[in-house]
Amino acid sequence: MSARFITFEGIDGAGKSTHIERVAQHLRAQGADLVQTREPGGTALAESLRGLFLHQDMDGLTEALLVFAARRDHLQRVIAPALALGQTVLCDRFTDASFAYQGGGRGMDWQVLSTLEQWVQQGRRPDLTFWFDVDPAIAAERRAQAREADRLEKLDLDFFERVRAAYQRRADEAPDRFARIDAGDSIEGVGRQVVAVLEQRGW
Ligand SMILES: Nc1ncnc2c1ncn2[C@@H]1O[C@H](COP(=O)(O)OP(=O)(O)OP(=O)(O)O)[C@@H](O)[C@H]1O
Ligand SMILES: Cc1cn([C@H]2C[C@H](O)[C@@H](COP(=O)(O)O)O2)c(=O)[nH]c1=O
Repeated sequence: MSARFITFEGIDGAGKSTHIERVAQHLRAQGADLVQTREPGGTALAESLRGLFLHQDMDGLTEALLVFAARRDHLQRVIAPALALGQTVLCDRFTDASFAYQGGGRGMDWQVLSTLEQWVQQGRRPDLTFWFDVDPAIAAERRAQAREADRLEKLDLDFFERVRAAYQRRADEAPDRFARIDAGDSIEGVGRQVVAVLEQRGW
């Protein structure tokens, strides 16, 4: 099976982590050799930056610079080498999250983010992005039942509405790459939607 780069996006509590495992099961059954990773994170350096990012107060530009620094290290040490070996990379969040959270949520300039994307990624983009789209109020209820909130998860519904709108903008800009999943559906229903997207591509 050829190398593929698949990312999982959506607001906090949308159900990404729950369904990455479903995708992994499906692709393993097709013979894929998988690498599962996440952003910010995925290397020792990027995981250190993740700790700072999630727990220290900072402005939107500082957030963007930190996540893109973490991404550069992650791409060079993990993602690019895995794809070069023919592995399939499943990544929990990637650059669409920077456009959604720092662009939509924090109001950072879209063009500045596009420039960082070009510098850091040198043309590397996911082959497929699952966007788990859900009403922010439903996601907030799920998070409240599941765990303690981190710095970003404490932000209000308006913030998550802006993040959601920015994901929609990214999806409109790259319709062939994005697969929108109705993540307000039951866990079983979301699982069926995800597998249908893979099957449509013959994966
Ligand atoms: N479709 C669903 N219906 C009901 N509950 C769900 C659904 N999907 C996930 N959940 C539950 O919601 C909670 C959050 O799910 P999950 O951790 O997968 O979200 P996430 O998108 O990965 O969040 P984050 O990005 O913040 O880590 C979990 O308790 C999970 O069991
Ligand atoms: C990659 C990336 C992430 N974020 C935010 C989104 C989430 O609130 C956290 C990561 O937590 P998760 O439980 O692993 O989903 O970080 C961001 O603001 N910008 C980014 O580029």
